[in-house]
Amino acid sequence: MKYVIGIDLGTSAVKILLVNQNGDVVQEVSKDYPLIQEKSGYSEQNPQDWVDQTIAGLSDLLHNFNYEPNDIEGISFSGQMHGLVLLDENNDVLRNAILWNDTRTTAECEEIDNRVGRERLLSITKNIPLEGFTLPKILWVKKHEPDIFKKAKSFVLPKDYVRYKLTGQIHMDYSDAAGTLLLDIVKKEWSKEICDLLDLDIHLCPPLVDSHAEVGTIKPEIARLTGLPEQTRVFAGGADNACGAIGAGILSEGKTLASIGTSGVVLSYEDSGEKDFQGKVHYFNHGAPQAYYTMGVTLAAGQSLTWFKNTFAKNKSFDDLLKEVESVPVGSNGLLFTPYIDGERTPHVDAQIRGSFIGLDRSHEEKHFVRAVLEGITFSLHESVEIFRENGREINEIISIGGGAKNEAWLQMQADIFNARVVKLQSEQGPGMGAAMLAAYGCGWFPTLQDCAEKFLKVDKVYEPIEDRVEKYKKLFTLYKQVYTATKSLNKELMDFRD
Ligand SMILES: Nc1ncnc2c1ncn2[C@@H]1O[C@H](COP(=O)(O)OP(=O)(O)O)[C@@H](O)[C@H]1O
Ligand SMILES: O=C(CO)[C@@H](O)[C@H](O)COP(=O)(O)O
Repeated sequence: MKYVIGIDLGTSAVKILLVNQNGDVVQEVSKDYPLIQEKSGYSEQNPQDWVDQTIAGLSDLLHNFNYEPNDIEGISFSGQMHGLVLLDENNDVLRNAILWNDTRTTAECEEIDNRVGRERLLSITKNIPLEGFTLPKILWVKKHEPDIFKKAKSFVLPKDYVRYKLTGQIHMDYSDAAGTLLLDIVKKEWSKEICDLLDLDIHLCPPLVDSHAEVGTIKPEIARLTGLPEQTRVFAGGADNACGAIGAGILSEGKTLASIGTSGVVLSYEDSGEKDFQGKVHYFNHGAPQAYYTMGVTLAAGQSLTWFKNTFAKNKSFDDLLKEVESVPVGSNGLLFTPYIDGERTPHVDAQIRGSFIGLDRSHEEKHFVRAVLEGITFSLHESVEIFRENGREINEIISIGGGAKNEAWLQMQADIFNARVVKLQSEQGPGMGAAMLAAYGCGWFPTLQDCAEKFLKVDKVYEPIEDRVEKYKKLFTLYKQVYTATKSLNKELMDFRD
């Protein structure tokens, strides 16, 4: 039997899947690392933590692998998107990575709008400037840390840096490059026009490759540390949402996924890059050749639950914290939560908004808060589902992936709030599975990714919407949507009191 490895460099942890030729996940390792959030709106990570934990995870995996390591034919990557890793002339990291959920760059987004022009930017990149994207982060470092910026010779995204440390080769794939706001997504080339208008040297941008492109093998010192054979073939990989789409079988028109990781995503396949969504949803290159996807993003989905757990129930596991959710009725006994703890992206592009619990009552216990948090996160994702439906997309079925898909009650809640059939696959690790599938396809195991999906992806359980819950959630959703407008100006004024 032959194997491939999919490495998903998430925001909370690196998750490594060992997958055999039947698509069975034979081993799974997860190693976490901290977020560095020194100020409200700031979010960074130390790239060395990603590398150390990936090496530690691979080493654990190989240690428990009872067969011939040479049977592991290929490796590929999935990674949290947009994070800026600035490198000097020796490819050493110049500062902590500034992540996708860091919203310090509102002024830089305005600068991009002013200097490039919203219409021109949309026609080249298909996206509007958002604080989370890479380009505003580059401009922020240029303005606020000029001494560091002077030393910068290139930039990469998180999984590109880890792949560089494993192979010694620097590349970026189209699906991740699309999230920088510097890529012409239809021509699949860096935009010299955008670089020139913003006084950026285009040579900062790394060489571009397809997600399934073979980009090297494992360096001898990494082979020694992990136990991987030096000849293991390495394939570029893709953005975590592009890989999640592959790993959930979102490989043809009409297919939709919901992902609840640190962020939350509702994503839909597009067969062309020429449609016009006016930036209401993100529009990026897929990890599958010649394909695209659109998506709406909730900045703090799983992150809101993690925040709640760390703040109020530190010693409980997620399973313990969520075990009473089913005993609380729809609507959490009149408690509404909005998950804006890091600001928001879809449908409200707003770095200043913050979360709320509305309707606090003395009867509320921990379990009501927990259900309200899950409902609020799911309502936020439903705002993206609604945008897709308003734009004519029929959504009757949604594949659910990410850490949130580990919980049955939350999966049923998704079906009831989205008013769609929700499908759980055997592995909820969509991005890691997508990365493994890119390696399997790259190794030539299958003629297309679609063929690979047919063999690898297996349905575990289907959740049908329950009618009376659907009706209750429709009413609650109209209330949920009012909270943003009602709390917007309050949150703006509260900015002065935040660290
Ligand atoms: N047992 C569980 N039940 C429900 N949600 C969970 C569970 N375990 C983790 N989560 C949620 O999943 C999130 C992590 O999901 P994951 O897909 O691994 O994220 P990332 O790729 O961003 O690192 C956490 O923020 C947490 O809220
Ligand atoms: O910013 C985005 C997408 O635009 C996020 O979806 C990141 O890609 C992080 O993903 P997770 O760690 O939550 O999977």
